[in-house]
Amino acid sequence: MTTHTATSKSASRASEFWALTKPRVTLMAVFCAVIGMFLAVDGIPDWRILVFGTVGIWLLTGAAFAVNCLAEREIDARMARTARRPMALGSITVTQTVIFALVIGGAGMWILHTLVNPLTMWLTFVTFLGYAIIYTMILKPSTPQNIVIGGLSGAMPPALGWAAVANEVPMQAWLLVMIIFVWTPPHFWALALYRRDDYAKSGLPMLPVTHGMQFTQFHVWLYSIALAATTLLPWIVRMSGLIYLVSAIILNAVFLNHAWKIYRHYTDLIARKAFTWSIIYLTLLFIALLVDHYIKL
Ligand code: HEM
Ligand SMILES: CC(C)=CCC/C(C)=C/CC/C(C)=C/COP(=O)(O)OP(=O)(O)O
Repeated sequence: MTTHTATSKSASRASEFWALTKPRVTLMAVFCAVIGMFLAVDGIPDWRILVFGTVGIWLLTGAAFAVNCLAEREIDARMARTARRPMALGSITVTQTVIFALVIGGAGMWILHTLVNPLTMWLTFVTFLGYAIIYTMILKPSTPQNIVIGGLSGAMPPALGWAAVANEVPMQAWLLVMIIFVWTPPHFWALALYRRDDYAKSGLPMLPVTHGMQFTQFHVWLYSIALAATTLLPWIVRMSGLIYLVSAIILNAVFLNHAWKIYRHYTDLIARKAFTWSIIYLTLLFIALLVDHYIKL
């Protein structure tokens, strides 16, 4: 009985630390990094780089989110969506989070430096600082353009994966970064539109709160057009072929349809669906890049 209780206590502790790393967003970032790894070579990348690169980037991304949960614990406690995070609830202490972030972040840096390459470690570390310090602590509380500028760190994973395999970051990798960079504003503002009351309570200067719904809806539409154009670049520079092109056109048609509805026929349900679609869209677009890389039509 006692052993049972002890086991379930440590399992729930572990799940709290797991939650600190915002696991689903981390998974998506790591997924984009892994696609970057595959696109960096013609054949299959060295399995050691695949494994250690993935683990290292995963750990540093998790550490970045843990620092974010620490810095924002009071804000998180004010919003319905985030109020159940362990730091907002106070079920994990500040010291525990600092140690956790140091341990997993340090392990990630060590793995990337010794088992992958120093370039990947430094790029991932700069990305960590960009998200955990520049975005979370400086931009997010001070400007509604926070996510546009801060989105650059979220967009970095494909470049990190590419660097792990090729030990350089060529133009093709930066194209993938640009795609995520332009995708981020409609992704986030769709959510911020239907969660505007939460953001108003949080005190964060998010666009629907500072500039109103109509202005934000219009910007979702504008960025979605820019996104459709940006996603054509891999085909234009001959990095990707027909499979990618056709997939991108279909995915963009659906994205633009969501964005148009947000702009002209707004309801919270439409914004909610657009947000969900933004995640499916990015996943499928990156899968299309991967498939196209190996099957040339
Ligand atoms: C500054 C940039 C970004 C901001 C402000 C942002 C914001 C958010 C927020 C607030 C959520 C939570 C939605 C909810 O709880 O209902 C979310 C979910 C998500 N975001 Fe982003 N995001 C950004 C960039 C990214 C990037 C670059 C990726 C992928 C690489 C990404 C992938 C995801 C995924 C997969 C989810 C769903 C997570 C879940 O279901 O819990 N986001 N995003
Ligand atoms: C080291 C490394 C690769 C870091 C990259 C981190 C990364 C993928 C950042 C993406 C940005 C993101 C998900 C912000 C979430 O917004 P938020 O934190 O404002 O969301 P919240 O309102 O849920 O707290």
